[in-house]
Parts: sequence; structure tokens; C-alpha cells
Amino acid sequence: MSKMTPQEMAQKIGSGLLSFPVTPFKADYSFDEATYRANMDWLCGYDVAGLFAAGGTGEFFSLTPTEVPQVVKVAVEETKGRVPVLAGTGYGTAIAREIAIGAEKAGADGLLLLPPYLTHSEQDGLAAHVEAVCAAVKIGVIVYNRDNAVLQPDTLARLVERCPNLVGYKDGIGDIELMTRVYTKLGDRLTYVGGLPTAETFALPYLDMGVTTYSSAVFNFVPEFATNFYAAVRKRDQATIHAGLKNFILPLIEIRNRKKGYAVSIIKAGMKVIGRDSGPVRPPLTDLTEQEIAELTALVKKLPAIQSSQQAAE
Ligand SMILES: O=C([O-])C(=O)C[C@H](O)[C@@H](O)C(=O)[O-]
Repeated sequence: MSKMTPQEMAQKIGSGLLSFPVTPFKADYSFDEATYRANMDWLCGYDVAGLFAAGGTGEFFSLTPTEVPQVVKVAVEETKGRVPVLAGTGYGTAIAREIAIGAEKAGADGLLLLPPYLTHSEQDGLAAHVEAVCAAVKIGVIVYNRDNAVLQPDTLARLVERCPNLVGYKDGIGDIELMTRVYTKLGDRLTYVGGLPTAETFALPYLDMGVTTYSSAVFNFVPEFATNFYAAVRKRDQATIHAGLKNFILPLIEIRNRKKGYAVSIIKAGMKVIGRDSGPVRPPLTDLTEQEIAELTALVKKLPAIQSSQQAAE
């Protein structure tokens, strides 16, 4: 199957909800390919515009540069062309290029460029880093503003002139002024993705800043809720959005905020809650306690009642 052009990829992912699947591990922390395949096949049955293999929720930061293309290859095989598969890449320029090339060879339709490792840098250094990764592949690249990787609008404007395959911008910072300046400067040259932890929280205000989609981690284990919520955001259905935030997202965030790293660990716990146990998180993350899993179970069990009451209200 011919690969999507960067522009086709950008248009597709900007049109719908984005899935960031967990990467299942066995008890010995090795990649659990069979569970990953089962999860991929199941999630492809829902209305998603893209699937990001080995992203943040996929514990990119705990995978080796060799594992990432292996995970991507399985995702590409299992989605069978039903959904575009994008791959995480990152760390320093040399490793980011290596992973990007490997992911493209594995069949990825695009890349999400996560921040460099540890060091902070100036705009011209970040720009050279992004340009080097874009130049290494033909597929589309989405840059991820987050932590030590903050590209300013003028830098982005220079980059899109030099990198035709730079087609997306993911916001992981939550700075409204910066997001507004980026969108005002770059307009429809880029597709914009909301990428803050538990992205549903910010989806409606971000939509008014030109951010038409977001990375939904909870989609992993409550796909009906996540797709209904996204549909409500696109319709600006305030009642459904605020009910979903009040009854599910905000109580989930209360558990998520108890420990560092729980933004990913709680998603793995959610997989256990729905009977798709995807194993432990790899260190340095820690898993939820049994008590916290019981709280999450109670939250998930209430969802059907919430959704049916919303449908009744419509
Ligand atoms: O790689 C990433 O940025 C993510 O996995 C982001 C998450 O999906 C985040 O948006 C969330 O927790 O909803």
C-alpha cells in the first residue's frame, strides 16, 4: 500500500480523534506482542483518525531505539491500513534520526518528534535538530512542543519553509498565548494537536485556538466515551462535555495526580480494569496500587449510566 503523503497524513489526523495506545509488557518487562496485536485490532474498530505507536502513553521513553521500529511494525501489520500509524521518535538528533528511519522502514505514515533528552537549547539549535530529523525521512513529521523543546512561532515559520514534510504541531505546554501566536503565525500550514495529559480536559478551549484534534490516552480503555466526547467537542456540545469532565475525566485526574508518572500508569491500569491487561509499566514509572485500581474500576463501571443519561437528555 502506497504511503500517505505528509500533507495527506496531516489532513487525516486533523479530522478526528487520535489514539495513543499503551505498549504492553510481560511480567519481565519484555514487549508483549500478542497483547499489542489484540489491542490494536480492537481499537481499529473505533472511529479514530490516527494511531501513534510508541508515543508518550506508549512509554516511548522506556523503549530502546531498536524496540520502537519493532513496535511500529506490529502496529502497521495489525491496523492493516485501516488507520494511519505514526511513530514516536526523539532523544538527541542522532538517535532521533535513527529511530525515524527505522519507523519509516517499518511502515509508519508519520512521526511525532518528542523532545531531545535532558539538555535545554537555543532556538537555532532546536531548529537544526528538527530539520535534521525531517531530512532523514519522506513521511510527515509532527513536532511536539513540550518540556525542554519549545519552538517559537518565528522558528516554526522558518522550519516549514525548509522542511516540506513538517506538517504538524503538538502542544504539550498549555501556554494559551504561545498556542495563539503559533496558530496565528502558521495558520493552515500545520495541523494542530492537543497533547496535554488527559487531553479531553482542554479540548473545547483548544478547538477555538485552531486545535481540531488531540491525543486521547483514555481512548485506550474507554473508547466509546472518548469518541463520544470528541464528537461533543466538535459540535461544541457544552452539556455533554461538562458532564463527561465532571463525571469521569476530573475524578480520573484526581487519581492521576497522586503520583508522578501516573498520566501513563493510569492508562495501563485502565486496560486491566476492562479485562485487556497490558502488564506493568516499565521503571521509572510505577503502577497504581490495588486500592487505586479499585477506584478506577468504580469510575469506569459508572460510565454506561452516565452515557445513557446523556442520550436520554438529548
Ligand atoms: O505522547 C503523548 O503526548 C501522549 O501520549 C499524550 C497523551 O495521550 C495525553 O494527551 C493524554 O494523557 O491524554
